[in-house]
Amino acid sequence: MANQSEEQNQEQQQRPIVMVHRLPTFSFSFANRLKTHYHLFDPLDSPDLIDLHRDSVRAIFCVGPSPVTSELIARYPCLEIIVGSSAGVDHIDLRECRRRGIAVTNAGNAFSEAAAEYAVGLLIDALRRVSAGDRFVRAGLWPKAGEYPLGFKLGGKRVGIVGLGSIGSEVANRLAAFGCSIAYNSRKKKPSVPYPYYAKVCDLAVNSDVLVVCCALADETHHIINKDVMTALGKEGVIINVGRGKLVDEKELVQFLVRGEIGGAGLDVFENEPYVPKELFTMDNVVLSPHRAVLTQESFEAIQEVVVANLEAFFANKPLVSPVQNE
Ligand SMILES: O=CC(=O)O
Repeated sequence: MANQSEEQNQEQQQRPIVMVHRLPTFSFSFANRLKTHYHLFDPLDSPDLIDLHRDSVRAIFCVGPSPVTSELIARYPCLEIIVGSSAGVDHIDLRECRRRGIAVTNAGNAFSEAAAEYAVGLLIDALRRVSAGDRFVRAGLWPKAGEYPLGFKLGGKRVGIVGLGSIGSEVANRLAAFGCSIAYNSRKKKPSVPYPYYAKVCDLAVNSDVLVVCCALADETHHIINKDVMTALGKEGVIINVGRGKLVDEKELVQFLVRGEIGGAGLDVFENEPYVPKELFTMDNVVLSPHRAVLTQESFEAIQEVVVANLEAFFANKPLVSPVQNE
């Protein structure tokens, strides 16, 4: 017996250590799967072990949007990779990773379809007032108030996509099938894309009825949807955000909605999550969602495969599956 547990101990020692930077909802079955290959170590469970493992940690698995700050990175002098499990990596100090030559991976395409269909769902809801109609029926107002106000049709709308990456492209495919015309803004024009390109978001907004925001959050995209863009979009315009809260100047958006200077919004993300400006709670032209766009049973399974594949590739010295370009 003693021998067996010694063997087990040795075997455990030989597994590469992977530091888990976690959320409370981290899946146990996935953790167990990872534990068969790696010595998973969560500093929240055992902070006293941080010093012991300091010089042997080469990989961090970052669950969800837990911040990976330069202070956290500095704890591990031998760190070579941060394996992320989200599409956006704005919670990771990319500048520090660049400085130290630490690779970063993200969710790759694991979440793209889920996020895109959610964006379409928010748009249909904002235009046709599905959630608002639901509230109307549940509140028992139908027999009393009779007619419910008209919404707007999706087909034929001019949709401007801000950020035509893998999520934006999936949004474009879906909305084109609904009969919308598509145009886009992104850092660079994409030669293989048939849709009109606008280098300036304001120009895209002038020529759109709807803006769907799905770009990555970075210094250059912070408040990319600002007062000027909202003015350019106009009174009937609708803003859908499945990217990050800070892509939109939320204070301005609230003011535009309060003054009726914009038509509506569908928001899965907010500047100060989980807090949402209370002015939005009573607006039937606004759909609110608790940052769930990317999460489905299927996408949750897909992300596990991406994480495993990136860890395996790293420890086998093979090319990573979903590296983040960090230049
Ligand atoms: O918002 C979710 C993600 O970035 O994966």
